Amino acid sequence: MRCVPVMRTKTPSRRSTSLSAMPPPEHFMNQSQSANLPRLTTGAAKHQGKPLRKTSWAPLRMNTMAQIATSTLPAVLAISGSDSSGGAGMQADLKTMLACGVFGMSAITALTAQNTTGVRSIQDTKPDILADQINMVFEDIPPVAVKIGMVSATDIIDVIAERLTFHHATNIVLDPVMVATSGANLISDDAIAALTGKLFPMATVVTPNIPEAEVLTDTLIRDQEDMEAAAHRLVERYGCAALVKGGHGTEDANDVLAETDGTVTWFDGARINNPNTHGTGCTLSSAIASYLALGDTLPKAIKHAKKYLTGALKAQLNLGHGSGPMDHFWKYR
Ligand SMILES: Nc1ncnc2c1ncn2[C@@H]1O[C@H](COP(=O)(O)OP(=O)(O)OP(=O)(O)O)[C@@H](O)[C@H]1O
Ligand SMILES: Cc1ncc(CO)c(N)n1
Repeated sequence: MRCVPVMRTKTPSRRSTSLSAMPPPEHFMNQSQSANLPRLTTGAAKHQGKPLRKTSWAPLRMNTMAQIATSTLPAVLAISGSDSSGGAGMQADLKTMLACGVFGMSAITALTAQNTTGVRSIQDTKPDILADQINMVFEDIPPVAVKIGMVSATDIIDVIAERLTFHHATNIVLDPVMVATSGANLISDDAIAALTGKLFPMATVVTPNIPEAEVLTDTLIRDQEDMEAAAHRLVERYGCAALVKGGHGTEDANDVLAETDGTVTWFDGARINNPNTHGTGCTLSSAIASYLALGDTLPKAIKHAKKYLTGALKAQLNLGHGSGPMDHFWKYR
């Protein structure tokens, strides 16, 4: 069985100390409190149990920071809902980003109480708190790419569109989440119009599955020709690239990308015999955002993301009583 996706192009340790028992940060301490702190020791001095220097901590700490604070990572922001069972939504996004080698950050759009068998309840985030999350991220660690997942209400979508425009967000990967793998509806009908009207035109790529692409294009998708036509239609309608995912097919797991310049690329994937597909869409879109942040072109990012997702499915993790989560950390086991 061929499991590696093929691309075809036409054209720490736990803290036991309670917070109240911990000393305050040193810049809030008086001199006698500060004098009781252990002193830094290194190298030979450490062997002899002697302090390195008798100066205060502050210059030492700055010196240490100057020596170690030299590495960096591309940062990626996930704007999505929380999945209490950890396999989809924000939890899948952050796990994927960690595994794909970028620094993941979050703006949570909704709390869902769900597991592998279904969604019990949903509470949308208040729009002003969502705006604050996005602002705090962009003001401090501007992300190179943004992944958008579950956005269930119009006011949430309005705030995301407005804030991402304000902050000049780039590399936006939009997964138009409508229904969870378990069957629960994750977006209101009026929000679909806001999603396509406001967020689609800002996206670098949208990644609907087959049922979502049918709703978005008002067409029936029965075969690969229909998938390709739907991808083209999305590009024409919304001016962004569209990846129509074939995970809901039965024969294979081929996805098709249509780009704004008319290029069509098929990403062929063999169907993996694994019933545990909770969060495949979230994982794929977060991996695409991660690889875009690492400098890939869109087709390359999708190729790498599909390879990552394929590995996560092939790991055959088996958790929960429904369609379970994948092993996001499969590369490192
Ligand atoms: N059984 C499978 N074997 C191989 N690849 C799969 C399988 N199921 C899904 N995929 C792949 O997973 C990716 C996500 O596609 P899918 O259609 O499952 O998304 P989705 O329905 O949006 O996911 P979600 O369950 O998060 O809503 C696609 O690249 C698809 O081809
Ligand atoms: C929060 C959340 N986002 C997306 C999905 C789709 O997999 C889900 N089940 N839950």
